[in-house]
Amino acid sequence: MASSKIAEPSAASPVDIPVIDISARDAPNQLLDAAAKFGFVFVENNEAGIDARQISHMFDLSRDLFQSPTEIKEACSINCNKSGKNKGWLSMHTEKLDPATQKRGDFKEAFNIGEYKGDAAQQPLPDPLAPHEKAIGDFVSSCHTLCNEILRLFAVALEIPPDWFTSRHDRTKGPSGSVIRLLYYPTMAGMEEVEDGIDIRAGAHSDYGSVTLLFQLPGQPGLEILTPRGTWASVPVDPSSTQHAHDALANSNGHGSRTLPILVNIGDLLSYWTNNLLKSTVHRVVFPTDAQKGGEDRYSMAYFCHPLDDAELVSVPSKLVEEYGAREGTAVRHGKHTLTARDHLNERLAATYGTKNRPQGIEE
Ligand SMILES: O=C(O)CCC(=O)C(=O)O
Ligand SMILES: [Fe+2]
Repeated sequence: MASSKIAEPSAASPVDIPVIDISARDAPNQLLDAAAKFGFVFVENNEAGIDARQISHMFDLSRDLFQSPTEIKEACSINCNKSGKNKGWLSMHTEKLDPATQKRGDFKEAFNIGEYKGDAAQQPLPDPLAPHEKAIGDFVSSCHTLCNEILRLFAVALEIPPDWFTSRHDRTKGPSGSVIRLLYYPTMAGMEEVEDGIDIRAGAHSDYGSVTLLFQLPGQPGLEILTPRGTWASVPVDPSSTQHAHDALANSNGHGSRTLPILVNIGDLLSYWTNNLLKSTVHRVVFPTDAQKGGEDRYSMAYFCHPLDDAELVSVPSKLVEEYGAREGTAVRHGKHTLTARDHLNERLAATYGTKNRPQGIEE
């Protein structure tokens, strides 16, 4: 991953990320173009997407969870043995997404829910979530189905068998590191002093898996991407508004009930699989200027879709990928030992949680 300087509070100008209807005939090429140029794309949330009521319900659960007393969340901490690896609650500053640059950990709380078996989570869920275990599982399934459709369209665009990626993301065939993550970035009102230009809500990073779905709420901006020129550009919550987030708030009831498009980004594995033709773009979450004076909480949710643990990380058999790798010098050179998705995820998690130096290898 390209590390980067922690930046000043956001004065970044918005980036024009394309909005695509994945049920359109030309969707494969449009997706490929956006992924190759930005690494990010908005997907219209129409009948090919995810029920807006499911999304809204998940945000309600997230709010209930993060507003619960600490003891309730602590009982399902990521550090407790019952939760299992990379699952459970992360308290403020637990994660440091850009360890090379950050002094303090991210100014956020998170709750990671890993794969289900049937309708059952494989980890303890705290009180606000436990009665909704099945609904959460259904939401995860909807997310996974959408990711698989996006992966199928990428395969079509890359002229490989349409199931090349999806067969490696088939949840009936084995476990994977896929996770739904609820995120909460509290307002700065009443919080300890934030050091301007040093502290950050989520440090610069690229995602580890194949694709990520990101759900945001109107009026709660903060996401930025690193452009090829090395500058930061803000990602709107609602791409239909020319001025981002605050306009979006005016157009909605502020409760996420308008069906916003879903933000999709490419993770390191899909980038690696495609010789970097698909970009795993570095991004971060900053304090909006007004959050530093109090501002708003930000809630978001990310579904990190990962290949099956045993999937081997070899380049996809696509002429387009091969030619791109040869032209750009990005072709993956394989050593004696082919990495699996499991090896890669374990290395990345060890780096993020500070138990190991950043791994060499699959970095941009
Ligand atoms: O909260 C967000 O908008 C982004 C979160 C993110 O990038 C991540 O958790 O990987
Ligand atoms: Fe991310």
